This record gives sequence, C-alpha cells and structure tokens, in this order.
Amino acid sequence: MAAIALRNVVKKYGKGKQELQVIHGVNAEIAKGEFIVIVGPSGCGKSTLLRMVAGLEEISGGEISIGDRVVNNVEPADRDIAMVFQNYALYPHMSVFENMAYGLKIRKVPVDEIKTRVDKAAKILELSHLLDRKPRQLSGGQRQRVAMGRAIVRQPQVFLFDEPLSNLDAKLRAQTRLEIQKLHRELGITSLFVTHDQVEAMTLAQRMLVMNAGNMEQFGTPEEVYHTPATTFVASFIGSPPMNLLKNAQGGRAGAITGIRPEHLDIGTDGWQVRVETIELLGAERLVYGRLGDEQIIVRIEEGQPSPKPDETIHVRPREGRLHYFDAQTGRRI
Ligand SMILES: Nc1ncnc2c1ncn2[C@@H]1O[C@H](COP(=O)(O)OP(=O)(O)OP(=O)(O)O)[C@@H](O)[C@H]1O
Repeated sequence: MAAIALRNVVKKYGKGKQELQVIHGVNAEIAKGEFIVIVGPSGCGKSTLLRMVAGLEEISGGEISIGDRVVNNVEPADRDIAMVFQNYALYPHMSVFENMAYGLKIRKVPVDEIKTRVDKAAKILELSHLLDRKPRQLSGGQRQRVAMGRAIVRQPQVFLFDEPLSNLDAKLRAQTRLEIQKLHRELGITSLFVTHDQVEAMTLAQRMLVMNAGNMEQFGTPEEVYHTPATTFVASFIGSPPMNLLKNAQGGRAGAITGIRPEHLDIGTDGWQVRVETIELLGAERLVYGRLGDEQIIVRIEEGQPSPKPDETIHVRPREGRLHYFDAQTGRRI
C-alpha cells in the first residue's frame, strides 16, 4: 500500500468569478519510506500540493491518503505528519532542548519519554552539545537542524519539507543536503521535499515529481527524468545548462522538436555547422554558445579538449542514441 496517495488532486482558490484553479488533477503513489522531491518553477503549485498533504490547505477535488486513511477531512494535527519550513521559527526564549521538546510537551508525552526522544534526535543531528543554548547562540545551519529535530522527535509517519534550505548559503546547503540524506537513511521516514532548485532535486530525490503550471509533467527517478524527459518542459528544466531544443535540426523528424543535451555533442570534422558566439568557462569545463542556422545551441566541452574561439565555425555531432524527439504541438516525448 502507498504511504501517500494523491488521486486526481485539484486545488482552486477563490470563488465565483474570482475562482482560479492552480492544481489540475495530480496523481501519484508514494511508497513507504520513499524520499520524493516536488520540483518546479516559482508559482507552479508545489507548496500548495505539500500544504494540501499537510492539511493546511483544503482539497478542492480528488483524494489524498496517508497510510490507509483518506485525509481530506482530517485536521493537520491528526495526520501524523511533521513539517519543516523555510522559516523555521524557533522559540527565541527557549533552549534547543525546550524547542525540540515543546511539541511533545503539549501532546502530554511523559517527561522521560521526551528526554529519550530529544537526546536521540540530538545525537543523530549532532546537536547534543548545544542543547542548553538559545537559538540566537546558534549558526543558521544549527538552527535549521534544531527545526529538523523538532520534526524528528514527533516520530511521524511522514516528513514534509517546504524549501527548508533556501535561507542557507551555498556551502551550508550542500552540507545540509548530505545531512538530510543521512537522516533519511537512518530513519527511513516517507518524505516529501519541495524545492525550485533542480540540482537539489536531482541529488536528494529517490523519485522526483516535476510540476509546471499546476500540472504534473513527470514522476520518476532522477535518471529517468534526465535520460527520458517526458516533455520539453522537463527537458529544459532539468539539467544545467538545459537541453538544446531545436526546431530545424538536420536529421530531425517532421512535426517534432529535436532535443540534445550540451554534454552529448562532440566537436569534430563533420556534422552540424555551428557559428560560435561566446565561450563560458565553468571551472574544468567550457560552454560554447553558438548558432545553428537561426537557433541557439549550447555545446559542453570537457577538460583537456581544445576550445574554439568566438566567430569560428565548428562542426558538432550528436552522440549515438542521445537525440530526443518531442511533438512540436504538445511538447510530449515521441
Ligand atoms: N491563498 C491563495 N489565494 C490565491 N491564489 C494563491 C494562493 N496561494 C497561492 N496561490 C496561487 O497558486 C499558485 C501556486 O502557488 P504555490 O505557492 O503553490 O507555488 P510554488 O510552486 O510553491 O511557488 P514558490 O516556489 O514561488 O513558492 C500561484 O499562482 C499562486 O499565485
């Protein structure tokens, strides 16, 4: 049985003339213990979807189950979930221990049990030596760990994360990502994690649910989403730099858009003619921005390969089996 099931989930805001549908029938079955990332651009509806699972937003249509219960009409407090937000407001006057214990205290969990759970969570999160500190005496990363600790001590069936890393700097984000992965390995709790950052999604997800404008574009492993994107949207959203999507590529199919990732083009003596415009240095690699006829194309050059110069004309060849085709009308993979 699915730990979480979304069945034709619809969300509308407002009433009458003001009514606006923002989620258009999402279906997904999430297995017990899976780590799922919901990813998409700003405004695509990912927070709304998460908040409906949490019970913070009403569901306008369809059904959400957690475990064997349909939760459409179940209060958030009774859904057996714990949520970690971007703005992880800790109580400033309480110590780390008290912050982590608070949710259990109001649920009248016995004092000994609270201590055991908080100590265990603190150990996992490497917060044991900070339990007496106040939030202002902690770094941003440590505060975020306390917020996660608050969720862990609840021992919920499901963790919901709403962009919990967006307030951290790049280095701390990467480090906290590793901690979240470790946490998931140790606890195995079914998790839904929302982010607009596709790199974060690719590195954290066991499966990712890619959203665009209220629609689920694809639900699959990071490998599936990268190697067989279901739509042109997914092809251009996942992967950095994005997949080249060409209307008039040589060897293309009638009525189809041809897709090729910048890392799957090789410079050689024959193939597509590309006029080089600019070169971008990315540490070990280079990105060549050029024109193929009247379309833009990006080619990635690996370390050690000779780099072309602006205004030069080069030849590039797509690697065997790396071309993708999408219906020019619908954008769907062919
Ligand atoms: N309370 C509300 N009333 C009306 N419209 C809303 C409300 N909350 C969200 N929306 C709209 O619903 C859509 C989805 O919003 P949502 O916050 O879920 O997007 P998101 O993908 O999480 O974006 P972001 O990454 O910017 O947080 C947006 O168009 C937003 O304007």
